[in-house]
Amino acid sequence: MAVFTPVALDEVNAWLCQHYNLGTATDIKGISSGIENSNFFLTTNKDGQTTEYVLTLFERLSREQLPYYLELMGHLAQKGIPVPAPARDKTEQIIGILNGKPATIVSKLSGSSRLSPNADHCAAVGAMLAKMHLAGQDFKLSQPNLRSLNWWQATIPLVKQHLNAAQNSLIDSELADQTAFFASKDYQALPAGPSHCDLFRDNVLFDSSSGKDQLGGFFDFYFAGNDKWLFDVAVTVNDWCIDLGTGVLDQARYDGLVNAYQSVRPFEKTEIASWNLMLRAAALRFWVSRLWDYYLPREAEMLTPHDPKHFERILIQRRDVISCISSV
Ligand SMILES: Nc1ncnc2c1ncn2[C@@H]1O[C@H](COP(=O)(O)OP(=O)(O)O)[C@@H](O)[C@H]1O
Ligand SMILES: N[C@@H](CCOP(=O)(O)O)C(=O)O
Repeated sequence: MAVFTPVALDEVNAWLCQHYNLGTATDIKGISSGIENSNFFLTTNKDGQTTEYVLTLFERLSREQLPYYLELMGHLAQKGIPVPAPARDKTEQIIGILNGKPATIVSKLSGSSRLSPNADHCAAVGAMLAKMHLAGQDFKLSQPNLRSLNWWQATIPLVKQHLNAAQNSLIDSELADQTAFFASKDYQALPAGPSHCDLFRDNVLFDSSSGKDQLGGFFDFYFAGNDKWLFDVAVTVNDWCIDLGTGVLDQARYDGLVNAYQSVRPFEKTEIASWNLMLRAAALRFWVSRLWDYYLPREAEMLTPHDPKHFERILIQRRDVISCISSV
């Protein structure tokens, strides 16, 4: 992780007591995975009942940007999509300030990540992603994906000095192709709405307490934004359906995810035509952010930057091998 801003039990207790009706904090533990925010498992006791929450202190996002993510989680949770529901304080606010940082408390989902998923896990994720897209259609707030084309255009010049000649040529060429893609009529026509934009294996939980692996929920909505739904699918496929060593797509997991998604929301013709460029866009997005995190790191108590090379490999794969999706 990342615990960028430490929080002690007495600090959180004073804060809870002043602002929330959640009882007393009995335990707080820093979470060592995650690279964006400071996260803690928080245990409370209210009238003898113990409840577990996740406390997040936001390190990069401003207080103004947060209502979109938190209200979206609340909206989706209300519609039956398994995502963390934000707790409201005594004055119905979902954001407070703790140790100088914007902070929120959300419900803790059950289960654990499946870091070596099979086709059934991918199918469960694909179907729920499509349901989530449909459930988000009537969400009233709107905020763009802040890590889209404008951000790539602003960030690539900051990391280029660290790249070799071949990498520089690849990143320039892909940025030019993506700039043209974003300006195209096909791109403009793609269906869009609230999207998670970071639905990696480590942002989904599965619960096996019933004896069978069941989707526990999606979390970490802090890269969410209104974007093309196809971008969300491409981000998800580029992580869930690949061989992590090579970046090559695994056909069974790929079919599992894409077919299950389409069983809920079939792709439109423009989406089918845009698929390969969107897989490349999704690879570029994470290559750039990983380069940025790697070469311009922040202070943290525990921080392991993700390997940028991984998404460079995936981008090269998607440029070399054209992947198709068909209509159902
Ligand atoms: N609502 C939640 N329910 C259960 N576990 C959670 C929840 N939110 C976060 N976590 C745990 O915290 C870890 C870090 O959270 P994450 O949102 O990925 O951090 P970051 O935003 O810093 O990348 C996750 O891997 C997961 O184990
Ligand atoms: N999923 C991204 C990094 C974002 O970190 P997360 O822990 O908030 O998902 C990547 O793998 O580069």
